[in-house]
Amino acid sequence: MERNGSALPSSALFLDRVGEVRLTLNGDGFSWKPIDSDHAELNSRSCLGIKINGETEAEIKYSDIYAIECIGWGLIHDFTASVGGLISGRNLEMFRFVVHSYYKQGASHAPGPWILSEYMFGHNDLKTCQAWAEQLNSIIQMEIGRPKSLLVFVHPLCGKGKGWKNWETVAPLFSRAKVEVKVNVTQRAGHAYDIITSSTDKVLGAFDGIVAVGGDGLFNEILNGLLSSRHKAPYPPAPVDFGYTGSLDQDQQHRINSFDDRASNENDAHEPLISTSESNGGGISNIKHQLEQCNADQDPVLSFPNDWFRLGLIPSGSTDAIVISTTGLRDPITSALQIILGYKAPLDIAQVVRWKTRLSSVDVPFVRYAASFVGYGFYGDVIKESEKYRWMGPVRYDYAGTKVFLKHRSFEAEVAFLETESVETTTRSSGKTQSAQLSPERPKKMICCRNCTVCKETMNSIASPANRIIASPGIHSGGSRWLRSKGRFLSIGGAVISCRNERAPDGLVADAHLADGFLHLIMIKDCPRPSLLMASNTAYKKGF
Ligand SMILES: Nc1ncnc2c1ncn2[C@@H]1O[C@H](COP(=O)(O)OP(=O)(O)OP(=O)(O)O)[C@@H](O)[C@H]1O
Repeated sequence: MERNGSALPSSALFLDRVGEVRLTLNGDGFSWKPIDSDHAELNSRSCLGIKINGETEAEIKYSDIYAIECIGWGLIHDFTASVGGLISGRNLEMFRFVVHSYYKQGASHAPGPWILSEYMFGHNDLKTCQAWAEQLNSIIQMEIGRPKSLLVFVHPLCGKGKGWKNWETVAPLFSRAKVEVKVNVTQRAGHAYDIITSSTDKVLGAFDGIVAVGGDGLFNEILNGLLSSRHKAPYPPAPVDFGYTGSLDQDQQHRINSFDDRASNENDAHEPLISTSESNGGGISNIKHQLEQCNADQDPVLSFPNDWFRLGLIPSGSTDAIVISTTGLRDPITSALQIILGYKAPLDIAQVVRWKTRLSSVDVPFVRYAASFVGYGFYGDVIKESEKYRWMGPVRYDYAGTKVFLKHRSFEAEVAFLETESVETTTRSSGKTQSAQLSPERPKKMICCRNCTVCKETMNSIASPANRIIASPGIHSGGSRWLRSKGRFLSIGGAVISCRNERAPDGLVADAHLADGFLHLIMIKDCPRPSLLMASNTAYKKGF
């Protein structure tokens, strides 16, 4: 497909609220320039939310266009028309197509929500209009990584009933962008989980991913539905003298979870954290191909981690810590656009295993997955208590938090954790030695965001087979030590990501990363109430 304008030579069209412009296709976007340069200064105006500079060429990148629509015959306003020297403007009728894009509000250091914008072009000749729309459409179809089909779960009651309203707001964007959606409105807690676990790999694999319209709770429910039977990796290690059976070997694990032998996995047996974007060697084309090629007697395999099936979240909940920690914003339109445009961010996921307690036990361990936070004690009690007051909406966390705080419950516990090693990795590309990510003393605080260099380096290290063994922080050599802490605790928690929310803009762990493989252990030993208040006042609201 030509992108340089040779397939569709530049031509003159009308741009609504501007006037006649010359449109040209370029390498990575299309541009226009007013034809009537006498009125160029007039064109320096705002066009449906977009500042258009008439004096210089304006351009939209293909990667910023989410839809092109032909809208038939109708009005185009030409601002450049003049009568007797006076610029009066005029309404013209012609065939039209609309280019749908967005612009970012706010400054570069404090990005604001993405605002929808439209550019309406017109021409008297229907064929010219259609040719431009088709050409632009075929170009944006080639943009890599955009989803074509998504399974959507809408929690209608989340965040005091925002779920359905938010879906109604963003649904037209998906249909405009021609992303097929299969929408399920949840009727109860566990509904999404049940649908996902009872769906075959073939059914789920036909989608490019799942989108939750809800809060962190619905996102975690979907995550658990997906991973409960499809996460093909062994359990994390347990300290040998804790009275648990410890890690199961790979075969045993697969048998317990009814895994298929065809799903090979290369994960180390001691990987406590997995990343949704870690490749299992197949890549999008291979796995999709495998799923598409399957026939009746050969069931397809959808397994995780893989690097093509994505999870999206349209923030509609009470706290939305996952969305705020990933996009930096809490805006349904921004999230919908990022999903449609194929934005991706790798995310570490914590696997929580409640081991069977006796060697003779044949019980299957209780396994859960968490994208943001796991907590026992204070945080756990707040969540449990707040469930009784769901009808209050987000205020329930204040109420439940105060109640649990006043109870001041502590418990006896021993926490064991594997020491993070200071491992030096050498990246082949740069030849430089870097120890920052795997060292307990990380050199400087870096606030994580999309395209964060720390996460990118970790993902690159994991993707490289040569580095895989030493680069994954979860993989420990025989020499790594279990460290212990014993005593009375008020709270023990693990933050996978920063868990930012509107009340706690820095989150529980300000410099946590989305995909560096670390779980941040937060232990609060028994202490007087004022000290607990200081420890938890920044973020007692739940992060999952
Ligand atoms: N239709 C439903 N009715 C009741 N509960 C539901 C329904 N659909 C999903 N749930 C459950 O509600 C829980 C909270 O959902 P969600 O996170 O979307 O909303 P929320 O208002 O932000 O709540 P939270 O603050 O707990 O995250 C989820 O764990 C989910 O299992």
